[in-house]
Amino acid sequence: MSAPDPAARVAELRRQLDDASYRYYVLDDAAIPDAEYDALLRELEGLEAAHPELAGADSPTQRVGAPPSGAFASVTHAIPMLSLGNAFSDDEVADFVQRIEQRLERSDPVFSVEPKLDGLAISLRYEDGRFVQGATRGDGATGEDVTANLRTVKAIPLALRRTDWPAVLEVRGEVYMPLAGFHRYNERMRAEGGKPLANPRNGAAGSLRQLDPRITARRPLAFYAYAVGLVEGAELPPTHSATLRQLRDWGFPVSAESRVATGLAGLLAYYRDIGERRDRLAFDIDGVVYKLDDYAGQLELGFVSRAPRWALAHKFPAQEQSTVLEAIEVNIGRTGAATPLARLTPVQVGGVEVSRATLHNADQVARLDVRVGDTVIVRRAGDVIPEIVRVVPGMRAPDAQPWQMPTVCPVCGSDLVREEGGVVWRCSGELICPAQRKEAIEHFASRRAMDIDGLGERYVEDLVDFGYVTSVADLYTLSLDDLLEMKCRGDERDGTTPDTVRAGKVATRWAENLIAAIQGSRRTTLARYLFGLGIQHVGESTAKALAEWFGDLAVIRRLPWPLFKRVPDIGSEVAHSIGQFFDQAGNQKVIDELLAGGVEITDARPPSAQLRGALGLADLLVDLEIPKLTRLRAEQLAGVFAEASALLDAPVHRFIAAGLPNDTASALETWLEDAENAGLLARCGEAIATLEKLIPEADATSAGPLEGRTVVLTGTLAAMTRDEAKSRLEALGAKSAGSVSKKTGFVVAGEAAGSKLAKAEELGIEIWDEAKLLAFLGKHE
Ligand SMILES: NC(=O)c1ccc[n+]([C@@H]2O[C@H](COP(=O)([O-])OP(=O)(O)OC[C@H]3O[C@@H](n4cnc5c(N)ncnc54)[C@H](O)[C@@H]3O)[C@@H](O)[C@H]2O)c1
Ligand SMILES: [Zn+2]
Repeated sequence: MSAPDPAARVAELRRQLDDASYRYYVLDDAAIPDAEYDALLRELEGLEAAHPELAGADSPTQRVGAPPSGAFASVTHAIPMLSLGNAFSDDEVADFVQRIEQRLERSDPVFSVEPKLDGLAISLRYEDGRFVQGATRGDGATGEDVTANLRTVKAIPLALRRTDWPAVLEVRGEVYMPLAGFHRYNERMRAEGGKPLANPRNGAAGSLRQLDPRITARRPLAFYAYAVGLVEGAELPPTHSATLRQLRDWGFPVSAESRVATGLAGLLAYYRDIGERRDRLAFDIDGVVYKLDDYAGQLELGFVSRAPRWALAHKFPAQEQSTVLEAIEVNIGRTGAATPLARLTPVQVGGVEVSRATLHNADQVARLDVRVGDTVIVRRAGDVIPEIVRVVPGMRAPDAQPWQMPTVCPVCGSDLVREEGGVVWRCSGELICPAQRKEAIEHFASRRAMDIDGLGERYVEDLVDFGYVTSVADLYTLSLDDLLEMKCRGDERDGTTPDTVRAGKVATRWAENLIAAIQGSRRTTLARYLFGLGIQHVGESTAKALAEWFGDLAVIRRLPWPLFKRVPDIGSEVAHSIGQFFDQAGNQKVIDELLAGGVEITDARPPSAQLRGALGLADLLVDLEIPKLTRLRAEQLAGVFAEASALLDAPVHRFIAAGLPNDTASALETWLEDAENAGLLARCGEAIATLEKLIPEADATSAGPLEGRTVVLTGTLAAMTRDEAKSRLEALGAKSAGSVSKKTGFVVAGEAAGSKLAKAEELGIEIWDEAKLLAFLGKHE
């Protein structure tokens, strides 16, 4: 094996670094983490030092940033914008201080010390106190003119305060994105399915280099000043720290964390102090900057190729690192939300070992296209959970598969269901899922549900953690002894063991009260009970509506989801989630246990008579969301087929005979061929038959004032939905139809009624406006 060839390695490093710089500075889309870039750069510096013949002016070690992209006009900096030498260890800082002491022949020099915010360096030019031009650093000599974008950053003054400003003033500083704004922006993007920002530095650089200033204006950018460039027509103070105060007086934000520090000890103390507070700062910092404070000393020290000798960036451990994604797991939260979680080969990030990171949601996994085995960049900043920000390109195994959300909850095995129209997946085992247990019990006991006074969050925690309760049903088997024992264990764990007679009495009173509250909750109303079950999307008013329409838990728990849509205010999403809840055997088992435990619903009654008119086949077919089957077609079918089950084995030509166009008929046939659909339709048919038997017969003596009349509703009503009006009219004996014909008894025309109203007028059919409808309904209440 031949020894590694330094010239080849140097060439390879330069290629890699140039490529990375281009992506980082020009595309604002870094491929590798900064820490890796820094390591490569150090390796190159080492090789160039050992082999001076390999060094060259075009090496990345000699250059600042990258040339402008050409998308903006270029700006030549009157005074170049340089980079900073950097240090990763205390020893390197000691060398820096020592070099300065030797060159200046003085000990314990004074430094201005500042946080190093991670954003984008810019230069702002003011003429006669007005902001005239702003530019990026670019390659240090030439930057990009981003004046229009900078004008949208509120922290940048457009005119200077006071009047003692120089005729020309260049201010240098960093545009950055504060963490709060960054997180808010990303949360919104994730909820809307948009593209989140990889990190705040990327957010700042990408936002500022937008071609449309309106986009920049919408991004939460901030600015702080840390230096001056060209100054004409005035003297600056003799030190950097005094200049910062001057800048603040002129109206520029200057970091409140800036200090003055003396000698090596002062620098390191400052570094430690901010380092400890790094996670709590409102912005990302990647280190601190030490600058010799007096300008005379700065001038004497001068520059090396790309950085001043009088300044140093002392870096903190990097907040982004690359590692391998070993697996994607799914975490179920307290409310049942499923979050994909990355298991990683452990890696140090920001000084902490990280082996897990969030992937937020299934959409995010798809957007990043992260796959098991990929090399990924993980980011940990502040007290936020570490997250995967991107996949490192070009390192994927050829057989890596795209990831998919599992179909069942990894904790309880219930179905995982996607919220309609949302990015969230949930476990539908609300009552049995151990992950959701505490939330379920707290909700069940809450005041507007079963109202168990005294069962607060803390006791729910203890009951579950110590194993006294695994589901809401277990509450009804708790004994006084159980509660006393639990309280003892809780006190012991908290280190408070007041073993006195008085404490014993207090505990006994507490336990007795809680038992009494649990007993008292046994008799409840159906609405409270349904609300207490904690079905996703079922709030108090939906629970009330369900109770009012269906009357009895025994009925509700057996209904297939489409029938829940018969309740006027329940839409598809809610109907689905109620159906999914009752489809889980585990949830049903807990309901059985509650009944066995003596929970009694005091207001059970037959289904509402309003339901009678709402159980037609046409409505059901519409609710089933069968492709191509419009309401009109559904009504045609319902006119021929008496009930749902008759559709099940009907050959397609019978659908055509019923008046369906060929494509609709075959879409229906295809839908019915799916066993799950056929099963659902059959269940719906049976449920309708059962409901019809349960609904009390209308009083035989009064056959309903609208008996024998057909009504067509059209347009929009103000006081109620059309569905609601329809079911109320049907409760009074009317039959409803979807289109106007000679057989129509009367038409209810709301706001913006169209062709149906015209047809009714043409046929001379009786027309009711909303006022007449309301008057009629009022009279027959
Ligand atoms: N990931 C990648 O692919 C990639 C590629 C290129 C560069 N980088 C990263 O970019 C950085 C190198 O860029 P650099 O040459 O600008 O060096 P630098 O960012 O380490 O230091 C110089 C910059 O610090 C900033 N700064 C912040 N606070 C300051 C203060 N108080 N006083 C003075 N300056 C302050 C200024 O923008 C200045 O231009 C490294 O962190 C490197 O990892 C990453
Ligand atoms: Zn679950």
